[in-house]
Amino acid sequence: MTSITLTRPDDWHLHLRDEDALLTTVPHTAARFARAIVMPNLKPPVTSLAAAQAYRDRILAARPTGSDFQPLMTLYLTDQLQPQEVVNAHKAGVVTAVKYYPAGATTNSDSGVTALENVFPVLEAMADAGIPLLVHGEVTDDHVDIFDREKEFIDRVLSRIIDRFPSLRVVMEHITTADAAAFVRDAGDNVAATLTPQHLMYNRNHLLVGGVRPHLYCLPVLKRNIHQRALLEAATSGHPRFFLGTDSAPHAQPTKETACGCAGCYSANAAIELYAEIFEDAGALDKLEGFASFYGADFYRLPRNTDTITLLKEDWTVPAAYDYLGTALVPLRAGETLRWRLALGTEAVS
Ligand SMILES: NC(=O)N[C@@H](CC(=O)O)C(=O)O
Ligand SMILES: [Zn+2]
Ligand SMILES: [Zn+2]
Repeated sequence: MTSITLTRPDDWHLHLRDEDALLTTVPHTAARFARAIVMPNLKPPVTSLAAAQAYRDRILAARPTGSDFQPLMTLYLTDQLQPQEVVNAHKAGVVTAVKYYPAGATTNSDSGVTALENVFPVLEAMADAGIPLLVHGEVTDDHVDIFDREKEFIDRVLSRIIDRFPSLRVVMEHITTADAAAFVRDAGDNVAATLTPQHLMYNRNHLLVGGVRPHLYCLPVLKRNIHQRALLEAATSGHPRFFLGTDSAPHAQPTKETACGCAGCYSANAAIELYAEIFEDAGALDKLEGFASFYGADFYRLPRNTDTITLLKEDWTVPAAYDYLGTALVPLRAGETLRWRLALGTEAVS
């Protein structure tokens, strides 16, 4: 096979950051994806309709000329967020979903939820209004080992949410364990998961054997190879509740390559190309379009895209770094060769 043409994909979990960072991040995503669910973990977080609207406008202004990329905005769930704010933001057509970060779980999550009961009224309003809840699924208790935090979250938090609000649609973001994949598969039609390229390509040996690789450090942290295999199995199974969410999360090089490095991998510059390689290696290229272009839209009850992108089987080298906020941004697979290249508009005529 020398090329693949896919219905244009969407990214259901993305960090674009803000202000000048958008000049780097938005063109990368807009070249590949029609839509993206934009995470609200800015400083300060996006917690109101007005803030979401203003952030959306800044993203739109950073699109390359002629791009019709659509950012789908989210609100950041805090103990204080009012149900009415969420319902209004959704009714106004500005906000698509609400993001739950347990306080302290990950980058910019200090304002997150401190106890599940605090957000029951919001979750109830969301269930009634049909607004999806997106979760960073890790507990934060000091005594829980970092490798067990996702499983504990499922047992202690996610199960409770789903039992109490059976009609609420929930996306477990960036799943990293066989436990999460099994939980989502066995759950009802209201529970789905996104999978990142890094959790499909790597396990914790890649992160730690032969020296620590700060650019592979993200949260939830990479797990053992048996989990990586289970995630690959889920992504390539054709199951409609597993779909694409890159979790592309830029951090400037000096904040990654330091004594206490930030969590997050940047993949927006080559996201669909990475997934194509992953699916091809798994012998499942025929499952890529459902995962990348159909199942997310279906779960969110949005129309599927109608235009296409083309990938050419042609080696190219991922840049060592991109310009970012006056410093550098090191992407996933920096300096390495990828097998699929995104065709430019003029090359894509089939
Ligand atoms: N995944 C990460 O390691 N980091 C994300 C936050 C998140 O998605 O948890 C970020 O915003 O940098
Ligand atoms: Zn997260
Ligand atoms: Zn994320």
